[in-house]
Amino acid sequence: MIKRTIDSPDRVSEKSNLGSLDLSHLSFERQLVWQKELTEGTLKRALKQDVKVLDTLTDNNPFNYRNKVVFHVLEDEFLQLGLYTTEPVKLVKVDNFILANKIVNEILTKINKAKIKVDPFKLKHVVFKNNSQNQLVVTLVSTNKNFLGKDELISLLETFKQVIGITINIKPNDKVILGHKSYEVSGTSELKEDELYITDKSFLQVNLPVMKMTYDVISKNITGKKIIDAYCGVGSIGFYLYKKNPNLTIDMIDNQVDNILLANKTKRENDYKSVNIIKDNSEDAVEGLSADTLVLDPPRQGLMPKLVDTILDKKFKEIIYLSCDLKTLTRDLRLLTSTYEIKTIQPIKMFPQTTSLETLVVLKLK
Ligand SMILES: C[S@@+](CC[C@H](N)C(=O)[O-])C[C@H]1O[C@@H](n2cnc3c(N)ncnc32)[C@H](O)[C@@H]1O
Repeated sequence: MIKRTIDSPDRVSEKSNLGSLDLSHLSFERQLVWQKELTEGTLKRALKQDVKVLDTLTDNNPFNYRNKVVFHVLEDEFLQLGLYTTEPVKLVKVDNFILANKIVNEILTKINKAKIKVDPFKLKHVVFKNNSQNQLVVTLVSTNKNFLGKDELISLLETFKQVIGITINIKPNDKVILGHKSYEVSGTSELKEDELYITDKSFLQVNLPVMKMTYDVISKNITGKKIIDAYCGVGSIGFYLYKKNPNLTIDMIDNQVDNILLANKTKRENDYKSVNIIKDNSEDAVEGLSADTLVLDPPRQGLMPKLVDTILDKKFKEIIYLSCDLKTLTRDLRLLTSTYEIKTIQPIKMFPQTTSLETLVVLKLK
């Protein structure tokens, strides 16, 4: 058993037992250094070459940055929302979550006090999503469209002017948080972030200021005119690049129909003529496209072997790879560096107080 005897000068508190705050005992300055050193050490070892890693990109805002929070319903007669601890894994009530938006915390406190009778085997989660203007869409995730406490909870949420919409999402099984089916029960199910449309099911980075800083770095590193934005989601990277430079031609690819519909809506409304939106797997679509710059933002699993082969074959002028998983990024870089050389490695503090890592790598054709 390991016992703590002397505290590190970088320790700022006891370690939180909430799984979502697993680095909050470390000072924020040290969290930035930790991320840089971990990225550098991991890539150096795996790639067997000296890699230069930039200082971690940050907006210096360590709290209340999340624009999406999923709270879970405790097994209780009255509605109580909380989060999971680690060791032991346990669901505990939370009235103020230090990473959530301030309005979300106000609503959370009110819900937990309201004594709304609920069936915790039907209503499982309450998801809050907000945009930069502090408008919120709240999603009630339930095994059934109807559940005890539904009307009372909706009425409570409607008292907050910031809540512009409420949806009910049907949870099909315990393996996923959200299912495919959502119903609008109040206001709108669509939230707008700048020109982008998002719904309860779409992906958007959870830290909007740092997301925009990251996209500025991507934009500055692009030298080509013809771009592929693979794994585009609702188009957050592609549209951002296009707005910065309307001379670009961009092919965006995502395999989720909902994302494609929302991306098309943004394209139509803004008349983004030179943006082409493709619903397909990136590993299939990239084969048939040509571009100077390939932007990649895959899910945790990283790139499929077929896409790696295509990238090696196609010899793009440059690749910009945004990753949320250092392990799969490392695996993919080991393969890509046979043909491409690493220009910059930029760690990004997208998730302060946590050990989750976001990394941006710029590669050039050798
Ligand atoms: C990490 S998200 C990035 C989304 C977007 N770039 C953003 O930042 O908002 C990954 C996206 O890849 C999509 N996706 C997952 N597997 C895919 C595949 N094989 N081909 C194309 N898109 C895929 C998901 O639907 C999701 O929108």
